[in-house]
Amino acid sequence: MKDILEEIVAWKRFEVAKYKETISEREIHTLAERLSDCEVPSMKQALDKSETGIIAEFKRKSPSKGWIKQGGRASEIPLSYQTNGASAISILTDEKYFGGHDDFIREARNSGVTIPILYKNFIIDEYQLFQARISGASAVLLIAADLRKDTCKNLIRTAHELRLEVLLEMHNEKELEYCELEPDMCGINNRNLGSFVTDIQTSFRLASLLPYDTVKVSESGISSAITINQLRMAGFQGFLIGENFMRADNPGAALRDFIKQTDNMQKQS
Ligand SMILES: O=C(O)c1ccccc1NCC(=O)[C@H](O)[C@H](O)COP(=O)(O)O
Repeated sequence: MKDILEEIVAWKRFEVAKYKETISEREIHTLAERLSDCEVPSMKQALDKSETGIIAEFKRKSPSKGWIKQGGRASEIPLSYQTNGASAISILTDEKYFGGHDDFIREARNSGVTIPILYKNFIIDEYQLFQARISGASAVLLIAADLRKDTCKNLIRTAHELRLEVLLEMHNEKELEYCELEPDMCGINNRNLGSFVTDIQTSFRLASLLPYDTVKVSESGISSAITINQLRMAGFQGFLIGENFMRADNPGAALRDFIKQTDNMQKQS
């Protein structure tokens, strides 16, 4: 039986082919060229110098949980994340499985979001990098589990040509060999995308095996201030959190309270 990642990747191949019928590759290249002077803030730098390191995610739906916040607005929640102390924002743009859209990045930018935005999707074709660029993202997620190494290398090169940074997501020891492709940031996903099981120990186990000088991001299943402080001690500078904030009535306020708790905990230790 296919796992969810295989299913999503198969869908992406179909979806990208459809997009290319609407906006051709040549047209999307031209659109991106027009933006070549348009600066976007660096996510790597933001995490490197930030005190909180929190990448707050705009995630309305997921394969493991179904709808989390169906009516959540991209013109409101990302800005409230910025106001309440996020270092960067992740926006899920996949429509079918996560209820997202590329326009959510545009809506967030139009609402006043100036901090880095991560284009969160399942990228398997360079066309999607152009989609990310023209939507206003600073960085893209690439997932080692769904890319051959040579494909991943080419995608990183094209992303850099488009002045997009790359957060490369890995989940086990074997995938760490992708670190030699020198992404801008290395992510450890605590969620097994095949089984949906989330285990923070994945980050602790793999932390010391990541390159010393890379910006390290722990992803998924984070819901407590204690965990953030422990991950920080293990060498992580970024913490990607979605469901924990999106489930709250007011995601921005939930982020603010969470940051207060991590600050208090740090003062006590
Ligand atoms: O969240 C899922 O169910 C999921 C299933 C299959 C592939 C990816 C999935 N999530 C993408 C993510 O990486 C998370 O949205 C992100 O790390 C935040 O996780 P969380 O804080 O647990 O919402």
